[in-house]
Amino acid sequence: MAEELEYLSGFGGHFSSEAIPGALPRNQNNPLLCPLGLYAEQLSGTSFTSPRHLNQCSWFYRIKPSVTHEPFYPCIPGNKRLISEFNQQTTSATPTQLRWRPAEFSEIPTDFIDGLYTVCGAGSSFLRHGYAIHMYVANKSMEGRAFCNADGDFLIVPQHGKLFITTECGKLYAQPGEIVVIPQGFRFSIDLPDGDSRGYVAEIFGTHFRLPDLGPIGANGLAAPRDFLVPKAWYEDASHPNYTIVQKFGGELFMAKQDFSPFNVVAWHGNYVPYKYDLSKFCPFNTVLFDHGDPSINTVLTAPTDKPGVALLDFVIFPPRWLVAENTFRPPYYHRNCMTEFMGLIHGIYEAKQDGFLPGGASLHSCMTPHGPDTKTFEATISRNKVNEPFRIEGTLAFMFESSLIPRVCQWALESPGLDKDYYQCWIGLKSHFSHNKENVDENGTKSSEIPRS
Ligand SMILES: O=C(O)Cc1cc(O)ccc1O
Repeated sequence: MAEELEYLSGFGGHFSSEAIPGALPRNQNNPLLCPLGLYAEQLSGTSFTSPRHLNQCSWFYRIKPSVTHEPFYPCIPGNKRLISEFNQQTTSATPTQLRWRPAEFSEIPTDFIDGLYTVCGAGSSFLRHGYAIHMYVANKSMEGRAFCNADGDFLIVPQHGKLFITTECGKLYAQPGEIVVIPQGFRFSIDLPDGDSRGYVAEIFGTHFRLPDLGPIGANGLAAPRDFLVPKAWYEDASHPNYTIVQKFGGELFMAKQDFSPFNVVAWHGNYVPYKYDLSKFCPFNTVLFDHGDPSINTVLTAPTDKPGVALLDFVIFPPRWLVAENTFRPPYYHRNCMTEFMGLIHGIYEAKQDGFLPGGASLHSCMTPHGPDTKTFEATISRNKVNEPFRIEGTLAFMFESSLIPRVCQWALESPGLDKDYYQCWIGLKSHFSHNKENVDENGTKSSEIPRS
C-alpha cells in the first residue's frame, strides 16, 4: 500500500493534480460549469489579502462541496483533553524541569481523534497566536469519520506505528522517522495498519511552517525543498449514510453528519497542501573545528512570529551525524534559554541523557529553566581520553519543538503516572571539579587548557 503511493515533490510551490485527466479547469479557477460536473471550492490558509509571498490557498474540484452536511453539534462524549486556550483556568505554569515516560498503549479501541491529548501550549487559537503540543496514543483506524482542525496546522511526528493518512488532496503514508504536516482546515482520516501507535503533534495557530533561511550556509543544506512530498489527487465516489466530520474548533470537538465521503476531490491545484518529509533526508551542518554549535543549525521547519529570527515554533532534529570538534565538550551544553524547549525521542538514546529519556517519552525545559547533560553523560564525556577523535552518533533520532512563547502545562500531564518525579536527580550528582590552584589534568597528565585542538 505504501509503495503504491506516488507524490508530487517540492516545498511552497504551486502544485496541481488530477485523478481523472481533464478534471482540472484549464483557464480559470471557478468556471460556470466545471469539467465532469464537479464543484469548485477554495480552501484559504491565509487571509485573501496576505502578500503574495505568504498567500496560501488551494482550489478543489469535488463531487459535492464540503458544505453539504447537517449542523455541527458538540461531540458527546467528546475528547476533553484538548486545549487551545492557555490561561489560568485551563492550565498551570511551572518552571520545573519536566520529563515523562512513554505513554502505555491501551487495550481500549482508540482512534487518532480520541487518542490525542494536549501536554502544554501557549496563546490562543481564537486570537490566532500560539501553539499547542499534543501527544497521541491510539490503536484503531478512524472509521467513517474525518478530522478537521479549524484551530491550526498539525505537524505530526509518529514515534511508533505507521500512519496512512487520507486527505482532501490525496493519500500520505508516514512511518516513524518521517513527519507529516496537515494545514489548518484540511479534512483527513488516519488509518493505523500496525494497531498500537504513538507520537507527537505540534499545532501552530495563525501561521504556517516554512523552511528556515540558510544565511551563510548558502543555497543548499538542511532540509531540501525537493524532499517534501505532497499527495496526488485521489477520490472516492461512495455514499456513506452516516459519515461524521469531527471539527476541532477552539479546542472543542464538534461533529456533523453527511451522507458521502469528504475525500471526493477529483482534482486540485494550489500551494496550500499537506505534505510529508523523511527526516533521514536532512543534511546536517555542524562545527568542524571546535565548540558545540547551537541546535538551531538542525532546524527542519520553522513557524515565524512577526519578530525576525524569533520563532513561534521551530522543529529541530538531532539526527545521526559526525562529531569532530576538537578539545570540546561535545554533548549539548548546559543551558538556560529565553526560548522553551520541548523534546521527544523517536528512537535510540539522546546524546545528553544516558538514561531516563526514553523513545516515546518527552521533556519540557521552559523559559530560563536550566538543563543540560545528565551526570552520567558529563562524567563519561570528560573521562574519555580520545577527545579529538571523530565520533559518529548512531542509531538515534531526537527532536525539539522550540518556542518563544512560554507554555502552560495541562493538569493531566502534571498528574500523569508517567511524570518522572525524580527527573532532577539526573543532575544532582554533578559534583564540583573546581580547584582554585590546580588545573584539571587528564590521565596522560595533560592540563585541560593545553589539550591541542589539532
Ligand atoms: O538537549 C537539549 O535540551 C537541547 C539542546 C541541544 C543542543 O545541541 C544544545 C543546547 C540545547 O539546549
